[in-house]
This record gives sequence, C-alpha cells and structure tokens, in this order.
Amino acid sequence: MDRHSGKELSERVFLYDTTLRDGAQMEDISFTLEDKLRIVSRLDSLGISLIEGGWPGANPKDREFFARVREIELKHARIAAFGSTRKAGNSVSRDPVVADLLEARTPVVTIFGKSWHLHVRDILGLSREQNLSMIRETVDYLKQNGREVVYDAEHFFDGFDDDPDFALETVRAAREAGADWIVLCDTNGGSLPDAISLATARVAKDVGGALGIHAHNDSELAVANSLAAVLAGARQVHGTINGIGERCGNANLVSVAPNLALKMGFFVMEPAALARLRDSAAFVSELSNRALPKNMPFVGESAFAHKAGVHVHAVRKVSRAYEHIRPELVGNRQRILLSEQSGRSNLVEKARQYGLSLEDGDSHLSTLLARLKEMEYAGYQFEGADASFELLMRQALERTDPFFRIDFFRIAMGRGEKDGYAEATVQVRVGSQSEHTAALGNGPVNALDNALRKALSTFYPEVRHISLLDYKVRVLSGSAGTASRVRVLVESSDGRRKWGTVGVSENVIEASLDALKDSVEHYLLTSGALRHGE
Ligand SMILES: CC(=O)SCCNC(=O)CCNC(=O)[C@H](O)C(C)(C)COP(=O)(O)OP(=O)(O)OC[C@H]1O[C@@H](n2cnc3c(N)ncnc32)[C@H](O)[C@@H]1OP(=O)(O)O
Ligand SMILES: CC(=O)C(=O)O
Repeated sequence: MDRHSGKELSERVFLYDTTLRDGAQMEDISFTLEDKLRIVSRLDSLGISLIEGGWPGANPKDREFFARVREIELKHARIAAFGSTRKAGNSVSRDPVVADLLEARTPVVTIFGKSWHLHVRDILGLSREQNLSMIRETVDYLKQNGREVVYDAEHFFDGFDDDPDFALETVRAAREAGADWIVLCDTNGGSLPDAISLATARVAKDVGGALGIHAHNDSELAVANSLAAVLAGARQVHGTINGIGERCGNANLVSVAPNLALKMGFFVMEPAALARLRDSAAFVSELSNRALPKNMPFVGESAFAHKAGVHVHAVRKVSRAYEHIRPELVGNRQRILLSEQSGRSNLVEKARQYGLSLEDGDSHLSTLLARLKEMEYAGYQFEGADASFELLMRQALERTDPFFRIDFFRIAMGRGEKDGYAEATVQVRVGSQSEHTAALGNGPVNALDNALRKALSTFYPEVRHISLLDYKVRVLSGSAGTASRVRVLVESSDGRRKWGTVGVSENVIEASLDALKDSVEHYLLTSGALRHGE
C-alpha cells in the first residue's frame, strides 16, 4: 500500500461528529450558539456524514440550536439530536426526553442506553427486563416516528467484559426494535485495542447489522480503538475535531480520518476535503478557545517539523524518510527548524528558503553552525525566532549594512494622577542622519516599541504596518534571582505574514529592544523596503 499517493479509495466509513455534544462536555469548553452553527457548516463542507448537535432538552442553547440549524442548507451532513432512552417510570409517548428528541425535528436521533449490569443495578436501580424494555420501546417509538435511529450502547465494552450475555442482550434488543446503527461505546475510555476488536467482532457475528464505535481517550487509545473496531467490522466512527470531549476527550476525527483514508484505504471524505483538515482543526480550536497543540498528529505545527540534523539531512533527499504521509494531503507543510540540534543540512535548507546562496560544502557553514550552537548555549532560541537567525545569516553571507542603528535609549517610569506610565526616549541613526523621539506606553517595552517605530517612521514610513502579536519572557537561570539572564521572544506581523525574533540579556529591557530591533530590521529587509537615501 502506498501511503504517499492518496491511493484509490474503496469502502465507506461514516464519520459521526460529536464535537457539539460530547466535545462540549469537556472542561473549559462552552460554544456559543453562533459557534455551534458555524462549526456545523464547517463540518458539512468537510463531508462529515452525521453531526450530533446536542441534547435538545438539556439547555435553552441546545433547544434553540435545533430550531436554527434547520435554516442551514447542508450538502453532505445530516443532523442528529442526542438523548437517553425513556425514564423507567414513564411511558415512551409521555417521556419528556423522548418528546424533546422528536421536537428537535432532526432526521436522525441518537439515544444512549445501558449495557453494563453495574449501571442498571446500582445507578438506575432497575431489573434487566426493565432496562431491555426501555431500550426496545424507545427505539421502536422513534422508528415509528420516522427517525433514523443510532443506538449508543453506553459502557458496552465494560459491560461485555463483566457479563457478555447481558451486554449482547441489550444491543440485540435495540437491533430487533429497528435501530439503524448499533454504536459500541467505550464510555470510560479504559479498554485496550484487542478487547475492542474481540467484542466488536462478537457483536458483528452474534447480532449483525450496521455497527459503530464511540471511544473515549482516557487511556490515550481512542483513535487506536476506533481503528481496531473498524477492522473488526464497525463502519461508523464517532469522534470530535481535535479530540475534545468529556474528561480526556473523544477519538480525534482529525487523526481518525487520515488514518482510515490514507492508510487503511477507506473512503471517509473527498481528498480535497482531507486537505482542509488542518484549517478545520485550527477553526475549531479557535472557537473552543484552546490552542491547537503543536504536536497534534497530522495537523499540528510540529507534525512535519524537522529539528534534528540527521533527520533534516535525510528529508532534503527523500521527505518520506522521516514523514509518514505527505503533509499536503492533510493541509499541513514540512518545516525545518534551527536549534542546537541542527547540522549543516538545516542551515543549507533554511538558506534556500530565505533565497540565500549557501551550498553544501560552503566554508561559511561550519562558522554559522558553530555560531548557532554557541548562541543557543548562551540562551538564544531560534526555533520560534528564525527571523533573527536569518538576519545573522544575511549579514554573514551578504555583508549587508543594517537599515538603522540605535545610538541610545532611556526609559522613565512614573505615576500620574491615577495610573502608572512609562516613557521611552530613543535616538536612531540612518546613514549620517539621526532622529530623536520619545513615546509613552502602558509599560516600558510598549513605550520602547512605540518610540522606536516613531523614530524610524521618519525614514521608513512602512514600519507602521508592523504589529506585535506576542511577547514572551523566559528567565534562563533561576539562581541569580532578579539578576538572571532573560530571553525575550517577539512575534510580529504585517497583516500578511508573521515572523519571530529573539533577544537575550541580563536586562529585560535590553533583551526586548534587541528582539524589537531585529523584528523591524527583518521586516525592512524582506519586504523590499528601499534604504533611506537610495
Ligand atoms: C455517556 C454520556 O456522555 S451521556 C451524555 C451525558 N450528557 C449530559 O449529561 C449533558 C446534558 N445533561 C443535562 O443537562 C442533565 O443531566 C439532564 C437535563 C439530561 C438531566 O437532568 P436531571 O433531570 O436534573 O437529572 P440528573 O442529571 O441529575 O441525572 C441524570 C438522570 O438521567 C437518568 N438516566 C441516565 N441514563 C439514562 C438512560 N440511559 N435512560 C434513561 N434515563 C437515564 C438518571 O436516572 C437520572 O434521572 P433520575 O434522577 O430521574 O434518576
Ligand atoms: C454515548 C456516550 O457519549 C458515551 O458512551 O461515551
């Protein structure tokens, strides 16, 4: 099987997204109604088959969601409303949860029922027969009302482990009552792939029909367990974008989808949609207010980032030497990092990306590599600040003069009637001219940034396009207390691209100024700015 070619796709596995229901059960996540509707459109454009929108009776937001989602014209997905089987003491036609599910007017309804005897006996306090009739009657009633029914067998694998006959009886009841899908749930996320495989195969053999898997990630096996279930016969996989969900989360569809499509040969979505996976992960991460982990497989910024010299040496020749798929297939890209782990190959590749001429065997290579390693040892870190290293490389290779120099700066801090203030004074020199300015800021670094750009705008008005996106300070050695060296990392943008620069010093203001100075210099150098007077 060629994993790198986006091979021929065959049998379909249906992706069932529960970002808006189980994903919203994760600590610190609360989608607004508008967020939920935007996520629906995004999932639909990916070609997700089923989107679980929420539990209609659970809260006003979810109730309103089902009214509003009908206004969206969906191309691929169908919406599912989620809830439980009827309560033990209610007749199904008078059960409020079931009524809410029908009221949601979705084509698909998903209900969860109990498969683990422990839950039936100790949580609900019911007999086996009462549990079976709740399952049968609810599925049957929803079918009579024209719904496609997905039956989530909650705790199926724990139940199967405890009492296989009991667990099988519950899913058989759902199947016989007409459930379209029986979804086996690893609700506590504690099962291992071999147990998932055995139990799924047993249901396929003894109960039959269309099967699905809903795996939680408490043992960090939700994706592996989902794939194991597919190999054992499941054809519907539940999960969430970025793996969010109750406790440690659900199976991450962002990993499930490419594994199924690119490695196991199933059709899950069109290749063009797969190539939008990274964008979609970033979109949901933004709305979840959770940064996308850099090391998230497939879509993380580091998923195809090469740091070690040995790796870079190889991927320059054959990228699959250290890449399990082509990054473009999921919308990601290869990156080469600079650090103390680099070899000459990292520098040659970076130089190529910067448009600099630096070939294997160039005499500058050993000097630049030694400089990189010494500077990292002194506290610099170029991984997130390769614009600073690019300047260093350009100065070494092209011997360019800087666009400007700083003659001096001074910071004054004080307190006004109400609030504190910071004032920075800077004198910059461009050729034989100098400019002396002062500016205020809400802190010393902000004042310095304002003063520097104010002084430079006399010579280079375009510096007003630069904005500071991020500013991070890291103390490098704790033992010297407030006299410790600090590293300042600055991320800047001109609205089109971003770049990172670094400064290191015992003085946080000086370290900040070095990082800011590099940021402006890098912008002028790479944006085609004309040198003043040219
Ligand atoms: C495995 C899963 O993740 S299932 C999804 C779980 N999601 C959520 O719980 C989020 C939304 N939930 C809610 O808003 C609320 O819990 C509600 C509205 C559903 C219920 O709220 P309340 O009526 O106050 O009940 P509470 O949450 O305290 O207890 C859960 C109820 O569900 C019942 N229940 C649990 N599982 C089932 C089931 N499979 N079938 C029928 N009833 C069930 C319990 O018996 C209990 O009802 P009881 O107090 O009458 O015995
Ligand atoms: C249904 C569900 O969310 C679970 O069993 O985990």
